[in-house]
Amino acid sequence: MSTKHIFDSQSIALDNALRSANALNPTLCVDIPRGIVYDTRPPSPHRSVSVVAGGGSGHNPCHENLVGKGLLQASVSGHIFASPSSSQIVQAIERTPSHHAILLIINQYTGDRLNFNLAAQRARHTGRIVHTVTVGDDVSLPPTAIAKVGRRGLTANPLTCKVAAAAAERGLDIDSVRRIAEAVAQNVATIGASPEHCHLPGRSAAEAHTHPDTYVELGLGIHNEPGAKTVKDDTSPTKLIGDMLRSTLTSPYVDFKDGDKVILVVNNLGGLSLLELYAVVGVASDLLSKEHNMKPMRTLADSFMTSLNMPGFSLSLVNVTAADGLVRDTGVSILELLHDPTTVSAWPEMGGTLSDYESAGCMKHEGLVRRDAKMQEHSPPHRMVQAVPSTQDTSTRRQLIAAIITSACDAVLAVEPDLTRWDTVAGDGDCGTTLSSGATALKGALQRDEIPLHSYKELFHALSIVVETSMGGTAGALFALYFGAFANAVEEDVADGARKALDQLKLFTSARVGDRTLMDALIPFCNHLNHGVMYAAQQATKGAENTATMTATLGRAAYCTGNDDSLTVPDPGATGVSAILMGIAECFQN
Ligand SMILES: Nc1ncnc2c1ncn2[C@@H]1O[C@H](COP(=O)(O)OP(=O)(O)O)[C@@H](O)[C@H]1O
Ligand SMILES: O=C[C@H](O)COP(=O)(O)O
Repeated sequence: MSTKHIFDSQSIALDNALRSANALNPTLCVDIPRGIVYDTRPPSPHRSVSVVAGGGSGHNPCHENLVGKGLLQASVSGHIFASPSSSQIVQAIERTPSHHAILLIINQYTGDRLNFNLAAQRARHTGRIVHTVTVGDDVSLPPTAIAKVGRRGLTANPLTCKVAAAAAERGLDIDSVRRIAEAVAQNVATIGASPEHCHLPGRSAAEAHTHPDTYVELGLGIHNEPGAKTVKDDTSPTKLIGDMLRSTLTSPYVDFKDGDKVILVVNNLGGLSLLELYAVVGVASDLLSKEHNMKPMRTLADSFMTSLNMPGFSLSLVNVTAADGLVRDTGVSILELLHDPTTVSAWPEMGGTLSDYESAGCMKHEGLVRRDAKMQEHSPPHRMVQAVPSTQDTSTRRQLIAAIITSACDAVLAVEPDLTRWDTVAGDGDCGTTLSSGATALKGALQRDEIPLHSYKELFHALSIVVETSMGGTAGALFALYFGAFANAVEEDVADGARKALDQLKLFTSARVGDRTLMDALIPFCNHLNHGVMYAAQQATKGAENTATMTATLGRAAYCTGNDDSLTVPDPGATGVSAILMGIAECFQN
């Protein structure tokens, strides 16, 4: 076991973890290739809403182990730490009762937002009613640092799933269920801490970050991005937990007023001993009482949103009074919904009756803090990309296009190790795998003669579909959107098609040159195409190199700006795109 895991291969671990959903609850069906788990029981007759959620794998029980009566109707999982593709999500929606409206609960990460919103649009085209709620609860970074990406989605996601699904199970309509989900999502403040990062199955154990003189990293995400702060060895657990509680109570994101009722959630990030998890609960409860005169209405301690084997925890405070205030007209309370029964074994037994907790005290908290509105990227409507059949075309143009695609794919496969290393420093480590999955799928489709080469429109439609189904993550969604827009725009002038497709892509992402994303390579390429493909590709390469000194404001890297190393490595997405473009240009030269 050179990688120090029981499962050395990510795909074997993922497939078997998915399979567990059915083993633990035989009423669930598992579609392993599509990463979907869904409930096969006939829904209660009074129900009109299904709640569906998902995201990258590696966060169990999110989300495949949260499907079942009283919780999710279906879940959909991508590769480790990478969003599922929009077609996977559409198929998860299709596994819900056809007369149900859908609430899609989206974790606030770029890939998830792009792919889930695209899927919502596609499902609406087929006549389904789909509403979305995006969840972000991290308080570790200031509003200025995350102005464009928004707060990361952490423990608030499964809490929102539980409460929304309970509302659906009670027969509430889609508007009420969505509003209840939003009310919870907006009123959770979370911060994480861990002495070590997590370690991906199949990767060398030496790749896990270690910090010999560090007690913990504070303000960690769930994808191995470094903490917002490093806490040195001389700090005690009481001081650490006290600081974390203060961060949640005084953050600019959630207001906590005197007398507000709260729920405390202590979340195991995946690898913390249960002894230590419960010790955190003890210290946190004591500090809330002594320092803040607070007794939570309810305290939950379990694994809700994990990060593989990360040996740390996160603390969340939910402002129940504020959330209830937003949805009083629905006639239900957040606490009741949290307490409603579920057959999902991964959800902790609530124990006791609701009234056992009603008499618990309220909080008193002196500081009054303001909520800052969070900024989010806008996702406009997108036309659905149609699959096209392959044709037999043996012309010279066909051979040239095939050679260009092969050269572009080989170029990105060659830089994969660098992309993985750089994304590990300034992201979540999956960019190399995501791009190489796309390249391998495209080469395979080409070899099987599944890529139509006789028409640019059909070619780009097919490219969009192959990358969309094989990549996932932020890069997969952006590539699919770009190729899809290319297919719509292109006539005989390919350079003109490239520029028009870029204009369309800009509607889906606010990233421009200077934001440290793949747009730093793509924009100069499109802008210089009138000077020849090689010159344009060289400009893309320069653009990608320039990202090494840029500060990211978008994507996962935006959460890593405190990590000095991230300033010295180029953006992996931009480097991948420049490698692809150079691969294309070299083919033209030859
Ligand atoms: N909002 C954005 N717009 C354009 N490109 C982005 C954006 N966010 C991230 N990226 C690009 O995506 C790359 C990461 O892709 P990927 O690994 O698929 O992301 P993730 O794992 O976060 O989904 C980054 O290196 C960056 O170039
Ligand atoms: O687990 C990871 C997230 O759910 C997916 O987000 P991402 O595609 O933006 O990395």
